Amino acid sequence: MLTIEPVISITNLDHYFGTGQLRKQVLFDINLKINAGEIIIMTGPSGSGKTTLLTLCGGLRSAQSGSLKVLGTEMCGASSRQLTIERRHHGYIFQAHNLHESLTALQNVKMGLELHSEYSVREMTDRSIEMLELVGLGERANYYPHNLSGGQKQRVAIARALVSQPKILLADEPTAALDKQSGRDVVDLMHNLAKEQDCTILLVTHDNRILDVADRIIYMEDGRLAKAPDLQKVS
Ligand SMILES: Nc1ncnc2c1ncn2[C@@H]1O[C@H](COP(=O)(O)OP(=O)(O)OP(=O)(O)O)[C@@H](O)[C@H]1O
Repeated sequence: MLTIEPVISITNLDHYFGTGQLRKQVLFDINLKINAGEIIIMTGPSGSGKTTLLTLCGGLRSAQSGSLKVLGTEMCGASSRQLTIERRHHGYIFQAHNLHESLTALQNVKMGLELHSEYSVREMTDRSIEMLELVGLGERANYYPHNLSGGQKQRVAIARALVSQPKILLADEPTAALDKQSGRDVVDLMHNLAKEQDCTILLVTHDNRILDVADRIIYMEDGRLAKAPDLQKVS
């Protein structure tokens, strides 16, 4: 029988910041499996370790203890070269859109393909325009970020994150800087595009208004996965 490997598989993961007397444990015995195409929302109090877990899954820092397999690759003890290679399979969206102010929307989206040498310059442009059309900004391809609203900038960031059709999309507070409607639009867009591309989403948020897009909600408290009885869908 064919067994499908989880996209992210975490076993007994601990994490520490600092060294010597300042060493502090921030993640405790995390065990979690995330399957292809799942939309996972991670929520919980400030300082509970959500961003730390997200950045470990994304290869933005190296995992130290336990096992963290992402797309079949063990990230625990991985070299920085390996992490760089792994990061090419991921899209990232942060609270601040992190667009380059000196580049147009189209040029910003193209940056999402720069590490993918399989595309010609022409293909990069065509795919980026297509992606901007999908996020409803085809008409604004040549606008600079300062001429776009907060929601539009975040939509450009989504286009940039998904243009390379990553297997995993990691999002840290993507709606925090947006008003209610723009936040909703951005999350719906991420949800629809990721489902079309069969992309797995791991999203950290404090925004209770967007919890309904999740297939599964993970609640963190004091560096551990915990049950949250007041949330509708608890893993
Ligand atoms: N680079 C770092 N060096 C030392 N300690 C850190 C570092 N990053 C985070 N921490 C600590 O690790 C713990 C978890 O932080 P983390 O940012 O993962 O929590 P969080 O749940 O994402 O919080 P928030 O919701 O406020 O973003 C906190 O106690 C934080 O102070």
